Amino acid sequence: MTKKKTYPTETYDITIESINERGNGYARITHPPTRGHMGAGLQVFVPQVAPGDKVRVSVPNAKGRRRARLFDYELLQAGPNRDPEFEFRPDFSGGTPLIAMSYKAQLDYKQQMIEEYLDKVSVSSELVRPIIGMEQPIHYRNKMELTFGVDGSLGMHAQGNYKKVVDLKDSVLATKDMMTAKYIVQRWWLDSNLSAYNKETKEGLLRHLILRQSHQTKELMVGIVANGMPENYEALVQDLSVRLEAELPVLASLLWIENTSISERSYETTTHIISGNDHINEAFCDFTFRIWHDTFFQPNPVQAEKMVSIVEDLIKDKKYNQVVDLYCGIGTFSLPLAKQAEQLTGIEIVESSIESAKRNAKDNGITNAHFICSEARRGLEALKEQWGSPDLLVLDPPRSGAGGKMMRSIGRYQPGAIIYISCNPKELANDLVWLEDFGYEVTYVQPVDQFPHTVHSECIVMIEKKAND
Ligand SMILES: C[S@@+](CC[C@H](N)C(=O)[O-])C[C@H]1O[C@@H](n2cnc3c(N)ncnc32)[C@H](O)[C@@H]1O
Repeated sequence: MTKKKTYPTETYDITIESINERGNGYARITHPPTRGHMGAGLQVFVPQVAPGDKVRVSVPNAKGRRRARLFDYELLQAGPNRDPEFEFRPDFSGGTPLIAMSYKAQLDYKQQMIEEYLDKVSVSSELVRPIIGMEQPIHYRNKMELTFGVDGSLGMHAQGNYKKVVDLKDSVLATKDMMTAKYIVQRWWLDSNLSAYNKETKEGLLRHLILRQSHQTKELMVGIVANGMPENYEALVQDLSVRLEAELPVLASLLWIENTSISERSYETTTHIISGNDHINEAFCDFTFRIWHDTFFQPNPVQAEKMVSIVEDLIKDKKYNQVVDLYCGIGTFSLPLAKQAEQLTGIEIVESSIESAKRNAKDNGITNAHFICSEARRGLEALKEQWGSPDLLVLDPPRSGAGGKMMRSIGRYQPGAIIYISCNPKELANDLVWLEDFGYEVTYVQPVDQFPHTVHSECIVMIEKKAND
């Protein structure tokens, strides 16, 4: 019999100094330990805390280390940045790392992080306007993607552990209808004895549950992503459909999405409509949008409308001949931008998003917008052949940023002005560096909190030609 290893544990009382990029509280132990030999200099990272919280941490085997592994912790005294309503949750999924902080403290944390990243690339904090938060920062997400866990859980991966799925019991992010759908699907799954897909063995059936809900029309999409089709498919999905329809009159699209590839993010899926449409309809700004299960749509429509109106304000008194919307998705920014343009070209890599953008333009009577399905840099290079420098280039890249090659290509293209919409201030800063050599400077930064309770934030950045260039 192997004996379980036990480590000596030291206990320290600490005060959380700050929150790191992953949303964990940071403290450095500055006083002697309660039982012995460690002490000053040891760094600890603690989840679900706010700056100023006093916490007792247990740290195993920390001798000789600079960074402690956290064994256990308890809150001794709440600090001024803690949300007084929040209670510690042992089933924490990691989807909302800032949840213990008051909303004001979350906004301050994001503002400071954005200013620090931009300061590193010489963008003065004086150009950064105060972050725009939400009045009601809960149940704001219009899309949730949950994982079927092999132990019957249906939820998100545990923080730092991609093998473990934490059952989603109560969500501050999902809408109430999404949570109702989650419970119905979970009950149906367990009643039907269907297996969950195991990423390691590549066996098992059910992979993900996609939930999407329109903010304005309330239409709900439920999509089961599976590694194939079960033998008794018809009876199973009929049962699921009856259960969902009995409780959710807003159900507008019920889908079975086959993904038999190894990749979780495969574009080669086959969609079977169980009931309703293959898309839901959203009313957004003055437009209507069709949203399919795999199309990117801004996840927080309340804040996304504010972002569109910020962009509209930046361009409102101008008339542009040619506008490029890079990484255009389904045209969320393209449609309002087209109102100020003679011609607009949207470029996007996902074919279904481009089809959707074309259809959205048509549905909304917009005739001067054209959409190209292409990798962004290739699409831009092809456009250069047709157009001279455009008056305005808007880019809204994924979280990984646009990258140096893309930014240099934009710089060489010499658009009259650039609006960069970013969901990652670190990558934004890395990307902005490249434009300086091409004669551009940042003139305005507006942060928007698109993702309350998470570490993410959005920025709209105006970049113009330097006056002497
Ligand atoms: C942050 S989203 C923005 C979408 C759109 N602007 C909107 O507001 O809905 C980024 C988009 O870039 C697309 N994308 C990702 N990598 C790309 C690439 N290399 N080339 C072109 N588009 C890409 C994604 O499919 C996604 O639609």
